[in-house]
Amino acid sequence: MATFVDQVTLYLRAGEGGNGCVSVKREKFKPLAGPDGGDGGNGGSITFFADPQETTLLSYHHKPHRSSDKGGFGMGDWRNGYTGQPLDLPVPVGTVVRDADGVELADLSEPGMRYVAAEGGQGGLGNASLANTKRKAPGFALLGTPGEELQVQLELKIVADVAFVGYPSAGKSSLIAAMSAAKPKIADYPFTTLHPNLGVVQAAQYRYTVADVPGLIEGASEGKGLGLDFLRHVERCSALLHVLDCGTLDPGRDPISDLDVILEELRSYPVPEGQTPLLERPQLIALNKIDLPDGRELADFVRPELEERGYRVFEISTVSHEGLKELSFALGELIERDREAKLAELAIKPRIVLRPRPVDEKDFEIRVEGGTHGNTYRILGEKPQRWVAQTDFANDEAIGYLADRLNKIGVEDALFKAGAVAGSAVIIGPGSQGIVFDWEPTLTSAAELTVSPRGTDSRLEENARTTTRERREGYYERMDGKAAARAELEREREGGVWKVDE
Ligand SMILES: Nc1nc2c(ncn2[C@@H]2O[C@H](COP(=O)(O)OP(=O)(O)OP(=O)(O)O)[C@@H](O)[C@H]2O)c(=O)[nH]1
Ligand SMILES: [Mg+2]
Repeated sequence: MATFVDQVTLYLRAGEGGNGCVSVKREKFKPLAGPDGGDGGNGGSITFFADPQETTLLSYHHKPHRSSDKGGFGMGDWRNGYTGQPLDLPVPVGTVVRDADGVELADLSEPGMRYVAAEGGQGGLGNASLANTKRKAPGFALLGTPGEELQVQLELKIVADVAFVGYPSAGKSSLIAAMSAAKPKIADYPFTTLHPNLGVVQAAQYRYTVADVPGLIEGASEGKGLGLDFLRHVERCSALLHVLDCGTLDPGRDPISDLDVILEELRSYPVPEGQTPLLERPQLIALNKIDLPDGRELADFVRPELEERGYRVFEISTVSHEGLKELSFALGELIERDREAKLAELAIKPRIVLRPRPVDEKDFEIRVEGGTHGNTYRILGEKPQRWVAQTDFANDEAIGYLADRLNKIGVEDALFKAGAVAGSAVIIGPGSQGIVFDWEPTLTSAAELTVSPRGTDSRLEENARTTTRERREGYYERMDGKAAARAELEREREGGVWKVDE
């Protein structure tokens, strides 16, 4: 029996990026012909996409750990690493993706919608890419960053291909039980069903899901009874089956007027924008309870009128199972055609891609945290954290490069403003994952900038000062040297050292 799984927790692990390569080109008469280390490839991302051909989350229930490929390492001779194969996970239309805390990340309500759930790691740049006019032969490369690793919950809001609608006690739950392996509660009193039951129907090559929507009554679309709740379940179904009761003894009712009441309710129900109004979806009619003598008679009686209105009509009995086969094939065909149409539409329509996070406006933030040995300064931000992950800490040049990058986005200035002094502990990254540094401000930092009066740039001044001073000092040194030499020469002459024999 197929179990209907509507909620599952998944563990995703996107592939890490490949490391960049450090390599130096060697030629016969040019042993050091420049850096040629290639870049590492990016890791593959993990993406969910709403696929009309999927009906359940069953496969994820069986296999909850999913990972995508990592990127390849860069190699010498400018060879870049391969890009990791992305992993596209098909989910039924109507799947909601939540994070581990239950916060909704995406609602894949339309066929073809995509959501990148776990981004692959970035490949590290090789030393060829890191070279520039100032840094002609970098002796380091960047490491690939790890891919995102996270836990998500998938939840499939009740989505059935076909919704069974009709009056209470028309036999909708009985029909589900007869067509599928589902075992809904069936009873002789109205509103037995309070939550839709789902069943998976397998009829030859067709496989689709059906739901028995709790009985509808007049005024349901205005919220009468449990009306709106019920109709919400119909919202995502692609076809409707009207189950009409031919065995009711209620004098005020007959299949045609029952149908009219239900149609009116469906017409008044406001579907969310972008969705097909309920009545524009394909509809079939099942005249139920024909095992009862009066039932068959009534069914034969109303059938022509319904057919005249353009409906395909099936006379069925959930008790004797008469007519169920034809009905299940007809529904299967209908659903199949609907899926094909949706797929074709997908091919033309640009696919909607949902991106997880908005771009960070600020590169980083600094949090001052107290500590036993003075404050520590924690730097949080996508960029600095990624840069740290890319750094090979065994390589001094790589560390220097990290410092340059941090400096460029103003980390030093910000640290200085936050009160950090030389030797302060600086942590980049959250919690215990953070990497701890001793801060050593470089000379070009704002440390000098902020202490000098507005409008001046102490770096320029200092440069100028050093050069003039240097020049002057050099001059004096030279002059003094000359004077001293002259004085000495004089003394020597006086002492008769330089007396020349004539
Ligand atoms: N004789 C006969 N009785 C049927 C048939 N189908 C359903 N019934 C009976 O009708 C009653 C109501 O059936 P349900 O399947 O619970 O009806 P429902 O449409 O799900 O009703 P709600 O859940 O209240 O909306 C039960 O007593 C069933 O045994 C049928 O084909 N023949
Ligand atoms: Mg029911």
